[in-house]
Amino acid sequence: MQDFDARTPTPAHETAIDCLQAGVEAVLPDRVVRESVSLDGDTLTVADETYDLTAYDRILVVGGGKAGDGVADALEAVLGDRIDDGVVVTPDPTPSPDGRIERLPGDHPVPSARGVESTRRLVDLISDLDDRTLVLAAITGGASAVLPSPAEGISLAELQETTDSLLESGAEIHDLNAVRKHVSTLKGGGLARLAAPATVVGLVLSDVVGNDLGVIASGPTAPDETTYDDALDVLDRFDLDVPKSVRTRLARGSAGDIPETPKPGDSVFDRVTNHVLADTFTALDAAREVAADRGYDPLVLSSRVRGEAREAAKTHVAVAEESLATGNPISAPAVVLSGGECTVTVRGDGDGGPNLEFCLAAAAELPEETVLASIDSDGKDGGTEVAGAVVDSSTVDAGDAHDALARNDALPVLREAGALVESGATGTNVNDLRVVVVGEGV
Ligand SMILES: O=C(O)C(=O)CO
Repeated sequence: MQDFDARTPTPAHETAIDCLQAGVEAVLPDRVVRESVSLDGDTLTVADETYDLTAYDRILVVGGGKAGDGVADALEAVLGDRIDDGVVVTPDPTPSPDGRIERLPGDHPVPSARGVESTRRLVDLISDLDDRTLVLAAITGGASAVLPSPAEGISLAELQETTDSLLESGAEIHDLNAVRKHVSTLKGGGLARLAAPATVVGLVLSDVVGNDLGVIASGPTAPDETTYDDALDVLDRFDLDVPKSVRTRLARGSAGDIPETPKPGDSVFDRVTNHVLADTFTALDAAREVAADRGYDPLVLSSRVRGEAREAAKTHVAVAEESLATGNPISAPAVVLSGGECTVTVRGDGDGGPNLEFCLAAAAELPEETVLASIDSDGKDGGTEVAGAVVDSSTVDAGDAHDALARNDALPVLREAGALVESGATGTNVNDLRVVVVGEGV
């Protein structure tokens, strides 16, 4: 992973960036997998579970998402020639060092034709397996788009249009994926259903607040708690205009004309285990250590912050103000950390993402002696090519900030201010990470 490139004019800016860097490094898939997966003779250990490899004739590695490549690299390093075959689909596939796991391209945030083609190869590999096959499945954020497998009767163009509408609606990921799971064959337990009766072990990097296995990557290896009715409800609640084929499929599913996704207790999950190997808290914990090493009192506010980005920003400003005024919930000098997934309801046609909007909204109100940084751990905020920004009370004029927010155009203002944090794709994906450095020494 490249280092974060950002302007760090004061030690507080530097602390903010170092906390973020450490947070992302702690959730790089190579590190996470090597810490949780090991092989001793014929015994494979994944987290606290062991698998006797003599029970299997074949070991396959499949899956994808933004951290898919790193998981595949690490599995090749741990398992070597015990892996028989594999297909992993990621946005920027790198050739496999030893060619055991095929790396194929897919796209994010909107699914692409090449992603559909790559996913077809994965589906072919896991169709028709027997109970002497072990499937290791890399389940990482972004796979809902990267690994597209449109359901019968839905074209790629219709899936793309539906994805666009969902992304612009401001809907949270649970709602978004309730729809995606019902217009796809691989999501909502579909991978587990296809692979049965093989044993499936999900290696999960969570980018979903609360680690709901049915939501991360739209839950290819997890029971689906949502229904066609829930998906229709999302379309209604967000007043979404989706292609007729999508609405027809959901209505037919709701009427019982199309089978539901597999639910909890379904026998397709009898041989499925999912392990969450890392999440946002893993990253915050590493960031907390850096803050403490630098002499700050660190506080993890929450790894589950969500809601409209500009509103969540005000809450973080309020926490900084309280810390400076009364020493609550922590006395300055302090580092307040949070994570989660904020959303943006798009009303303008500017450039930005949740973290950039978060930073811009915060910058307009931050007290002096406070530095705030917010990034998407995958290195690309929303549809932009930048991770996020680092701001203080002098970064922008409040009026300019409000104008830009009204157009959803945070990126140019923050670029002009020299406030961007850039890293390129980090090769991992948990949630958004935020650092507020408050008080003395800033
Ligand atoms: O659904 C996805 O792909 C997400 O990014 C959430 O895991």
